[in-house]
Amino acid sequence: MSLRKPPLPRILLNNVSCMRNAQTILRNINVSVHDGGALVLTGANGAGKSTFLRMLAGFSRPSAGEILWNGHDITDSGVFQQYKLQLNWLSLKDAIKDKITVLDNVQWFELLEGKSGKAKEAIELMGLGRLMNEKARMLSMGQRKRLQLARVVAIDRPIWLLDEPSVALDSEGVKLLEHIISEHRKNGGIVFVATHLPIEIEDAMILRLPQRFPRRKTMVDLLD
Ligand SMILES: Nc1ncnc2c1ncn2[C@@H]1O[C@H](COP(=O)(O)OP(=O)(O)OP(=O)(O)O)[C@@H](O)[C@H]1O
Repeated sequence: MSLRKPPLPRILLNNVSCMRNAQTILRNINVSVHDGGALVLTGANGAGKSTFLRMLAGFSRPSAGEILWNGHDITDSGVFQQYKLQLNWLSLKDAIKDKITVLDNVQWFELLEGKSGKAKEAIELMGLGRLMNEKARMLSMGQRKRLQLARVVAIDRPIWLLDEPSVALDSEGVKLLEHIISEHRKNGGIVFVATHLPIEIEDAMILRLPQRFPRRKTMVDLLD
């Protein structure tokens, strides 16, 4: 009888801590994510959700522990060159160019990626078809978020790092977000989501980051 080794997790955080300005923001995080997996990060303001995603994106290094992709440390420069091509990053800074159209905003990202052909479909999917040829400055906050998500869909990299993706979306927008996450995972993609707002992601792991400082009494406590 041969015993098969279990597959390596695609991403493994091994006892990872992160310090910023001499303060420990994240402490001893252990997480493994396989293809098709999802991790939802929750926690109070300042708990370290964005820091977690920034570390995964390689913008900051763990102060202890290691982040492995296919078993290789992402801070090795050779590995990072390959790893960063797997990432699709969505943050509150939307990097939308106001002076060009919605379509051009997505096609511009496709061009940077050396890809083409998915922009229109992605824009339609996110419910912005009617606004395809409008200048991006015409968009509302929620529509801008939909445009960001259309870029994520069009670029279609395997690992999505989504920081507060549902902020400003209406209920239909949240449903679309849940839909694209689900489809991405069905194709083996991985999704990390940092969020305050409820979002339905089937079988997602949930990591609630602890509050970093004891909370002072607020007006709300005083009213209780
Ligand atoms: N550039 C920085 N330099 C130093 N400290 C930082 C920096 N950015 C964030 N921090 C600190 O790191 C801690 C975690 O911040 P982070 O943005 O990761 O929290 P968060 O959980 O995403 O918060 P929020 O829910 O408000 O978005 C905070 O105490 C913050 O002050």
